[in-house]
Amino acid sequence: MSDVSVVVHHDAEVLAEAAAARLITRLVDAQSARGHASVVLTGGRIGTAMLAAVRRSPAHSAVDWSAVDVWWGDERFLAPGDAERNETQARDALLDHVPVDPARVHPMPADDGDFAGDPERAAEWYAAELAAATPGNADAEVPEFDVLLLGVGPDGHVASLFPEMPALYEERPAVAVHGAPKPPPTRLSLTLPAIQSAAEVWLVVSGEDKAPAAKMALSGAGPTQIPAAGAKGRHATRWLLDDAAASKLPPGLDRRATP
Ligand SMILES: O=C1O[C@H](COP(=O)(O)O)[C@@H](O)[C@H](O)[C@H]1O
Repeated sequence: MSDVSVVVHHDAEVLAEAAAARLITRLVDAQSARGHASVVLTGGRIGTAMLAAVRRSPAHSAVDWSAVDVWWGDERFLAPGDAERNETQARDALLDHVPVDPARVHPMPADDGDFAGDPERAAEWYAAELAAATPGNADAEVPEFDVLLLGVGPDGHVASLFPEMPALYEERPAVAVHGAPKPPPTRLSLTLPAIQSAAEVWLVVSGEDKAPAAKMALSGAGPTQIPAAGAKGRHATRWLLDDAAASKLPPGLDRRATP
């Protein structure tokens, strides 16, 4: 599969700023090559801090936001506008402050309207949205994501794929998740095949509580035990960590970007 690289920054703030700069560059490069770009967003503290850092960076105006397709890797299945929804947090941090084309922003459904109480139906709808965004490739189930962002939980979860849960064995691109160990229990998530279809997967990880999971994912654990171990892009897999999250990595893997 892809190259796996590890970059360590000295704290969460620097990590968020550096990952934001990297994302801006990736989007600009994709647009230079093809006129448009696509990104899959993550929820979580560092993922949201990274989006806020994109917003603060003057360089974000180098991106043509009207030509960025925005997707989500997972969502907490809650009412529209709930402060705990990944969509709400991404809109507050960045999307409400840049000129995105609303037609190119693809949030996962909320627990509302036709989908109220029916996360399975919501996941099927999202899978259909993904398939509809693959013009010219009738066989593809998901569009060609340029970069897919993931946070990592202390248990090694990515998106809403938690250790040992049935969603880890799914072939469909998007599924409902019930009984998640982290609240809320009902969620929607891309699956590993969808994640692995991205050109680049970036795992953005901060905090000492994530150190054991980062170590295991980078030391040969399997994705059933540590879902992050299965999060790999077609061309590149980048682990972007702070010192605390990198503190248990085996020697030789902890490539520090800053002293
Ligand atoms: O609930 C979630 O948690 C993970 C990790 O979040 P963090 O705050 O521990 O960084 C996140 O990646 C996922 O998108 C989110 O739904």
